[in-house]
Amino acid sequence: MTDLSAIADRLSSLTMGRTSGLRLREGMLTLVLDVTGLSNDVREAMEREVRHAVQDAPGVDDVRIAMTQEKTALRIIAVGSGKGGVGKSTLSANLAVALKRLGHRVGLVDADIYGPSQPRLMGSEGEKPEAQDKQMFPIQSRWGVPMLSMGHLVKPGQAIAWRGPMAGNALSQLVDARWDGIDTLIVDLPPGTGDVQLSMIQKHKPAGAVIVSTPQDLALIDAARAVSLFEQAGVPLIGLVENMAGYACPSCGEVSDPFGSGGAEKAAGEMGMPFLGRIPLAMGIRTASDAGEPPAAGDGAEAEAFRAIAEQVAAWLGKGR
Ligand SMILES: Nc1ncnc2c1ncn2[C@@H]1O[C@H](COP(=O)(O)OP(=O)(O)OP(=O)(O)O)[C@@H](O)[C@H]1O
Repeated sequence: MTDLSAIADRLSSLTMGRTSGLRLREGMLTLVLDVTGLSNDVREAMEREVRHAVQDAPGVDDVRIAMTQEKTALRIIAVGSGKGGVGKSTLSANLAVALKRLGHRVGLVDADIYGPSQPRLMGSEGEKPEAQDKQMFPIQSRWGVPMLSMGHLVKPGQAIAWRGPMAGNALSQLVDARWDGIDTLIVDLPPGTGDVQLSMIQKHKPAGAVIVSTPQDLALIDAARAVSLFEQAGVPLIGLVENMAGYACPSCGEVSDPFGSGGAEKAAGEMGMPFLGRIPLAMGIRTASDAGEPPAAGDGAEAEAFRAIAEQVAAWLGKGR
């Protein structure tokens, strides 16, 4: 009779305790190999070694190896806005980069199917993610933040035709990718408060949400709608960010407030959520963003503004959420 316990011991030392469930039935040897945290190359090499070690054992005609992977809990932070153009994508990219600089293991998903802009903002335009067993591998951006965007999957303009379930499935593929080594995922939601947003939130259950608004009264009314969308889905609100707050003069640096100041902070208070800070309307933010160089990766006042917001988000996460 085949000595299964001797084989089990050998496999255990070969894989440093990653094998279990060894069984032999009618010549078929089955076992489970835990590949949690291993890179693709290492897991393939390990599978080959295991197979090699057992295939000639007495009574073994065939070997079946089931690979399992412990799912590390990913905390999703959704970034939403009541309407487009308020800088939600800019904030998402820079929040991810700033959190990374604070030492967090953070990834970025661009769920804005109707106008994906993260490939441009993060300087990864034209790259295509690889996939294995229908699961995608994130693209490694230059800023240490792995990312996936609808913009990496379709030609510009193509995504716009997607509706309902098709859009939802595509978004799920991005969130359910192989985010190995990542514990926090920033998700740049599509603008607005429609069905795609709601089903995305209900399905992927973000740990918290950041709302972005510009200072105008009308934008703040839209922001309130985004807030109620998250409340409806039971997602905790991390806070409100005021973007394009005040105009920073490119020559003298002086900040003026064409839309008044303090409105967003007051609105956050009225909506019962923390105010996370303001990002000025600055030419440098737009030019760096267009060039694929997130300002949060640099030095100076703009990087500082994003870092201050990231610190508050990090503090919120640190409270065990
Ligand atoms: N603080 C800022 N200062 C200057 N320009 C900014 C600032 N924030 C965003 N922008 C610029 O405004 C434009 C819109 O920003 P962004 O794409 O981030 O908005 P959005 O809310 O994600 O829009 P949409 O939802 O329509 O994709 C971009 O050209 C961006 O570079």
